[in-house]
Amino acid sequence: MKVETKLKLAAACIVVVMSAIALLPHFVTASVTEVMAELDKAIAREREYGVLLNYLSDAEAAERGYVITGRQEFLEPYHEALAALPAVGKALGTGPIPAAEQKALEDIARLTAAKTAYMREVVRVRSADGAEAARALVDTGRGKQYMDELRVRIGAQETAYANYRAGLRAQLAARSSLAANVTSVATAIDIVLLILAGLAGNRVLTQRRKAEQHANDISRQLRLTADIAERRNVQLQSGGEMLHALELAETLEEGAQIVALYFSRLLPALSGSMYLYRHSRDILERKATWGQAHDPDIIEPLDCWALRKGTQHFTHGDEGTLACRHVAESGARLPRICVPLVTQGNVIGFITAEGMALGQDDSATERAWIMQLSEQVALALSNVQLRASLRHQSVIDPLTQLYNRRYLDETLKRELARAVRRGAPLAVIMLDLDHFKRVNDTFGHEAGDLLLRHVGTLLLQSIRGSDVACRYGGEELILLLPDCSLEHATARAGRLRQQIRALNLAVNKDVLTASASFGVAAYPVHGDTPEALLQAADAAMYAAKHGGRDRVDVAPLPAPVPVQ
Ligand SMILES: Nc1nc2c(ncn2[C@@H]2O[C@H](COP(=O)(O)OP(=O)(O)OP(=O)(O)O)[C@@H](O)[C@H]2O)c(=O)[nH]1
Repeated sequence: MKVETKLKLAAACIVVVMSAIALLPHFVTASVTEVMAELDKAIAREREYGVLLNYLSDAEAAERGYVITGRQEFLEPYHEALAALPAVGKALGTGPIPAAEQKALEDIARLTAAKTAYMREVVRVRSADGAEAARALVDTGRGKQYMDELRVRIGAQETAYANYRAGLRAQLAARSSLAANVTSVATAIDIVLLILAGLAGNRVLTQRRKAEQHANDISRQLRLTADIAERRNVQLQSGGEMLHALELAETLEEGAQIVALYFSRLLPALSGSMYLYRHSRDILERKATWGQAHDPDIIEPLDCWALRKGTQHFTHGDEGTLACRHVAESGARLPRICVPLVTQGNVIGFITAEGMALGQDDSATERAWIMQLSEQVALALSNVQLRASLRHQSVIDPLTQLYNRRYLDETLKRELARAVRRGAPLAVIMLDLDHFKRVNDTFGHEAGDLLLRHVGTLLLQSIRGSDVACRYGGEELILLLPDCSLEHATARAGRLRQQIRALNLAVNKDVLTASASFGVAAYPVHGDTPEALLQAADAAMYAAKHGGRDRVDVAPLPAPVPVQ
């Protein structure tokens, strides 16, 4: 049976028992009233019998007094008694009378009638015939006989009624006691039922509380699952965005910036860094950092257990765990994971992250997510590297490592547009090695290549980060100098000329020296198109050749356009 059904049953029982207890006084009162009425009736009848006997005794005493004295006043009680007796007899004869009493009552009535008739006879004789005659009648003993028989019969009735009364009183006491006992038992049952109902109610409440708790737990779990799904969704979306951005990245630096940006979104609770091997592969440089990480800029491959093992390395941050040497003191006690960035069996670096949750599920999910991301990042970065290398090859002259003509054409156009937009100067230095044919012819083609390589290196070492050095063709080189005025460019060309002049290259047992002729032009002085600038610089360079070589010539100012 269900607890709630039991509870309802107990409640119904309580109502029934309490109603019974409420009705009990009514039944007890009715029963007691009934016994009391019976008792009153018995008392009344007992009294009637007593009254009858008293009247008869009074009448008899008065009759005897009159017989002895002859005085009429002695007869007053006699007359009173005789006048009252019919009423008493009538009272005794009315109402439902038990058969045994009925019989006794008839005998008493008969004897009463005989006694009163005898007394009347005695009074009449005394009054008419005198005392002697009356005494003779009395002496017959009939009167005494009637009276004795009446006393016996009336006394028997009185005794019967006295016994009956005692029985009724005992009955009354028994009923009261029964009522009290029944009330006590009912109250006890009531209390037991109340306790049971209380216990059942308590159980129902406990069960209900448990059910509520369970429902709350399930709802919390569902919310948690929904949150995780939502977070996972956002993560997947952001992860997809990151990979897309990495596909478009042109350089590793740009790729690293993208990784730092998206890792801070994808793993907001964590801090970390991404390290990539240098070309030399002897050290790794920190290329990206997110969160509160305080990782060193440079580390050695043996500083990281993930790089040593070739697989992920996770530590709880407890003492005694195998911590990597690159972990800063401040982060040593945090849980940390290092994951190598591997692509096509080649390790290009690693990602390190700290501060993950240590709850079993969360931690495992987070670590799996970091490993998945690292795998994707490794592949994407290797593609960036590949693209950068291809791009490099397509714009870099392999002999001198200077940009090629194609790159110069693109860059000159772009830089000129920028200079025009910003109102800043842009200078072009064109230089051509002097008598280069002779170098080839005298020292061989390899010597000519060697000289070109050295001049290329010299150019790369002497320019600023924003400058562009190109091999325009053969032994003809160009420097593009944004934000550089004609004067400064001329001075730079002069210094370069001296540096080339100072070259001493050992070729076999000979020493190879070189010189170059420079032509300088600049925006806005010599024009605002790439063609105009290049032509002006070229013209100046030829002027330097014709002027004796190993010199710097500035392009002449263009002739003013005649005003029409
Ligand atoms: N070794 C080598 N020689 C090259 C290369 N490119 C062009 N040359 C040579 O450079 C020489 C250029 O000679 P020219 O144009 O006559 O000029 P020059 O000998 O430098 O004389 P001026 O420019 O008048 O001083 C040619 O012999 C080309 O073959 C190269 O990549 N390597």
